[in-house]
Amino acid sequence: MSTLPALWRSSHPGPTVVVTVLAVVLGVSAGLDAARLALLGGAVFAGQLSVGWSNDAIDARRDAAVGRADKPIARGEISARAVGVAASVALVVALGMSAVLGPAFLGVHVVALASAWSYNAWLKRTAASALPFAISFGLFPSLATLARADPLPATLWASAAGAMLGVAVHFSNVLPDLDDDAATGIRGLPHRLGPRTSAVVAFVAVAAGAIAVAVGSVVPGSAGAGPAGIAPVVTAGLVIVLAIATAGLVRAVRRPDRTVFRLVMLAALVLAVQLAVAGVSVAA
Ligand SMILES: CC(C)=CCC/C(C)=C/CC/C(C)=C/COP(=O)(O)OP(=O)(O)O
Repeated sequence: MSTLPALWRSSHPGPTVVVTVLAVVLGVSAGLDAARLALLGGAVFAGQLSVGWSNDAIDARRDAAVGRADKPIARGEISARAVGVAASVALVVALGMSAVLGPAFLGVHVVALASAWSYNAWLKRTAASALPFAISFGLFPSLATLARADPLPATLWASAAGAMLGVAVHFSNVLPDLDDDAATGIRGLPHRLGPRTSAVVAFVAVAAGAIAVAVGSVVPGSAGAGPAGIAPVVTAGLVIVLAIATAGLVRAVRRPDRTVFRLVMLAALVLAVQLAVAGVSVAA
């Protein structure tokens, strides 16, 4: 049966898995117990599935028009209707699991998901295309801290880093699709700026996110400051992220493609691991 593999490939599986792992890592950092960690991971995973599936269902006609080989709907492996139904079911599951974690978590996850769905349905075609990424990923660290029994928003530093990462993900993700998007009338902010400028924006954003986390978790007296001993760990993470960003910039100037997107995702993972290993609470 090929429906399930097609459905999985239609969900944007790479970003879905990476964002879920990031949520769980931040949840560990925020001190969640096993039950809350499982609920956080499940809610974020279902939410990401709903965002990925709704994106492909909404884009189905455009993807078919340009013969997107990476899109199961455009390849005729699954119908847009089936993927749309899966998106709705996943959204209901995400909201149900979020409700168990409490009203604050539910409210913030609703805003993050509404922002992501608004990108799929409308904003991706406009100059404000980066805004939903900044909003959803800016709220993302707070999902981990609001899942606690004593819910708290994330620190300003963690939220700023999340927003920067979101912007970086957007600017790198569209790079390989610029020609296809131009053919179907999609003109988001990266399309207006062009591939090289977009790649530069992506890596400047990811580096700024790394610096925000490092400063926020090390500077004495800042809301996210941890014990002095964490400084070397945080600094090492920052150096790794900056090295990945530099490699990405070199690659982007030569050929801004999907490898650039993967390097940004790698940098995002290093940041999250850096937080968890350092034991820095991202709660305000
Ligand atoms: C925390 C949280 C809810 C975060 C999600 C934020 C967000 C805006 C996600 C959108 C992800 C997505 C499906 C991008 C594909 O865009 P595309 O259509 O430009 O690319 P494609 O043509 O390759 O599918």
